[in-house]
Amino acid sequence: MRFDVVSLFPGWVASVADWGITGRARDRGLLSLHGWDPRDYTHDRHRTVDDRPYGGGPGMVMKVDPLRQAIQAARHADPRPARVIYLSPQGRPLDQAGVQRLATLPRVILLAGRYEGIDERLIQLEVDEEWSIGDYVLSGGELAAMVLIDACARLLPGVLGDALSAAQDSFSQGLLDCPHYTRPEVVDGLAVPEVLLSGDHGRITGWRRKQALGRTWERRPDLLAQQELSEADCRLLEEYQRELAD
Ligand SMILES: Nc1nonc1C(=O)N[C@@H]1CC[C@H](O)C1
Repeated sequence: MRFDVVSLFPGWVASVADWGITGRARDRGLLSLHGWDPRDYTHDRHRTVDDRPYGGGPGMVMKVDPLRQAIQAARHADPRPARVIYLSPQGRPLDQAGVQRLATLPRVILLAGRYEGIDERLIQLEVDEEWSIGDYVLSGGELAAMVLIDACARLLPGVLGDALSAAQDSFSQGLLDCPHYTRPEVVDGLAVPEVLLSGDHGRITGWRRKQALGRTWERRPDLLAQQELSEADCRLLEEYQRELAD
């Protein structure tokens, strides 16, 4: 999967592919990352990319033309069609379902804004999708772009292999993940749940599902409300709730 990122700090976003899973994915040719700096598409001495907002108010707004030229340069750098994605608080909240869809695309062009944002006409003319990584305001869209790249990269075939299927089971079904444990068995008197030491994979799977259902019920009832629970799930959740009440 190819990512082109339009940003005033292209090297910063590119660094996401210098480490860990995303670094390994790039080294193995499973993803590529290309930065485009709008300042390279300015023609004045100050390399101006922003200006004061019409209507007054604080801060600056990113101008259409440098961004548009950077996007066009990114489009033409690869013959495949590209979806242009703008990261902003006004976008659709990014979730695993959205990431799963984006990770199927051959390439995306990510637009990372700065200042108060970008001229609305650039969105109308060039942007296909607007996504948000959360209801808070960052100083720039670069971190949001890196979050999206990371979340997509780990879904690419060959990046995580079988570890992905385990890691994705719960959340890809809209539930929070179950708790995880590793050696040693006891930490400050806190023991690993005995079921995980039992070697009984049926019991372990059931326990993990119950924990995922229970934690989602406790922490994100909004997510649970979106799920169609099977009878078995309902029984597991009731068991979790009884155990909690005991
Ligand atoms: N939340 C978010 N999810 O994606 N992007 C953001 C975000 O806060 N962007 C900043 C807003 C003003 C500045 O231009 C960049």
